[in-house]
Amino acid sequence: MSERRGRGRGPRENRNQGQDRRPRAPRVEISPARIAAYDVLRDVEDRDAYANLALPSRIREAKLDGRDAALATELASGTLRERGRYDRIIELAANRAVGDIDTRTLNVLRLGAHQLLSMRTAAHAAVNESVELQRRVANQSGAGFVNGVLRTIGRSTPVEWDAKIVETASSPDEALAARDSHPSWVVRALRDALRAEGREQELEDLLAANNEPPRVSLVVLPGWHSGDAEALADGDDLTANGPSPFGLELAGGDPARAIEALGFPEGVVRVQDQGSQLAALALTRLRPVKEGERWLDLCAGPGGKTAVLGAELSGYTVPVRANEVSEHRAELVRRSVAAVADSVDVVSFDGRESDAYGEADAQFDRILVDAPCSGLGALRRRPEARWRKQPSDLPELTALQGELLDAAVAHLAPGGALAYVTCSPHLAETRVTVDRLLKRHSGIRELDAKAVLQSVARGDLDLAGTSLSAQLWPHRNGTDAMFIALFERVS
Ligand SMILES: C[S@@+](CC[C@H](N)C(=O)[O-])C[C@H]1O[C@@H](n2cnc3c(N)ncnc32)[C@H](O)[C@@H]1O
Repeated sequence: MSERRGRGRGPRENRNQGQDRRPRAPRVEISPARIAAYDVLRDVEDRDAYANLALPSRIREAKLDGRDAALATELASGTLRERGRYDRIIELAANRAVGDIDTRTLNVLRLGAHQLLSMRTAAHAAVNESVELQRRVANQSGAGFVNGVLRTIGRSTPVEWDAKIVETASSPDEALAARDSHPSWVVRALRDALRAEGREQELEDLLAANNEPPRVSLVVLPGWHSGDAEALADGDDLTANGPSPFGLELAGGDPARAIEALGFPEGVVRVQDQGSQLAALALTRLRPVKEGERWLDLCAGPGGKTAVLGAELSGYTVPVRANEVSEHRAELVRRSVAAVADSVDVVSFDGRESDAYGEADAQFDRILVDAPCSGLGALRRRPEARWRKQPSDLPELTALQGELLDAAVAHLAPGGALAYVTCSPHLAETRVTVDRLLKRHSGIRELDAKAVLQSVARGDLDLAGTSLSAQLWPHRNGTDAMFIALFERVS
């Protein structure tokens, strides 16, 4: 069944329409949730929209209630996340490269494939609604093609399709990339990072974890709650799962409602990945705070970690300077800390320039460089992100990371500590950047970030490899793949 054949039939059917007296099949209703999900796929493709912003806006526009909103979310996010796998299955079923399929039709097919392979949608409903969607958003002539491809997909089970993907792949990496829906270069980068820790065998678990939307993690800011946040868990919706002592995990439902129910002042409990919580705590807790210290958060926007730094300093007169190059994101930092930390001064400069530090010779006792990075550690959170990133993004990012670190080191006080954090496990952004930094600056030494993290974490943290830096992983630690390295100025 091919689109070309469908196209060939289309005009003839149209010409005959006036004379055809046979009763027409009743039009299939397309659920508003499916239309909203399709619109999100288009927003992401045509306008480079972020799915997490496009989704709520399309849901509002279509006035979807809770159940339909959840359906639209599952359809759009699941389809975007598994796009690579569905594209390969569509190619096998259509016997045609996806690049040769009209993009609107391709999105209709992707949505249909998701319903057939990953949701419990009845096959006839998935096929019929997809055919109708094709007529509505693309063209009548492709309806037969959509019908044929989706019927072919529905005739084999997901396991059988995965076996076909593997059989027809040109290499084991291509097979993994298509089956687990990641670009091949990302598969290679993740394998390299795991291999560096002696854990290459975890690759498939990692890819699978990247395809699971994470549970929502909350932080109860330190200073507002004594001891482990575990005491606040109800063991039901809210559990003390995860490695951060200030972290709680939400089983489901509306985070805003769960936050309100805890009854803290606004801003004290907020959504934050527990890897991010640990990264901030690694800097604040590597040694006791001394009055008179000065702290700097060099790349602070939107301010999640700044809030943890500020909250850790309640009761001290230690100022935190929070810098963020984008004025808009600096404003988000101001809002993030407004209610919870009065010691934070937010400024907006390029972290490579002396203005970011206040004065050319300003020195800080603790500096957080939570650097701009490829974000390959948060793929489970942003379903479309993996398809947007390119290996060619890396040289510019790694150069910027090195320059920000150089500037930060120049403002590190004697004995001062610096944390380098990325939400990426890519070696070019992690160990390679760290090793080059150490070569350029003989006056700093690397500290044992693994030991610091173990000392602050709730429970035992599984951290692998022999390096002093720590790499967290979604499949192993239940966090984003945050990388944390710690340094101290020795001369
Ligand atoms: C990974 S994010 C920081 C996340 C933040 N620490 C948090 O926990 O919410 C990196 C930030 O660095 C900012 N950035 C990029 N280039 C910068 C530069 N040259 N100087 C300072 N900040 C920069 C980006 O705008 C972005 O907000």
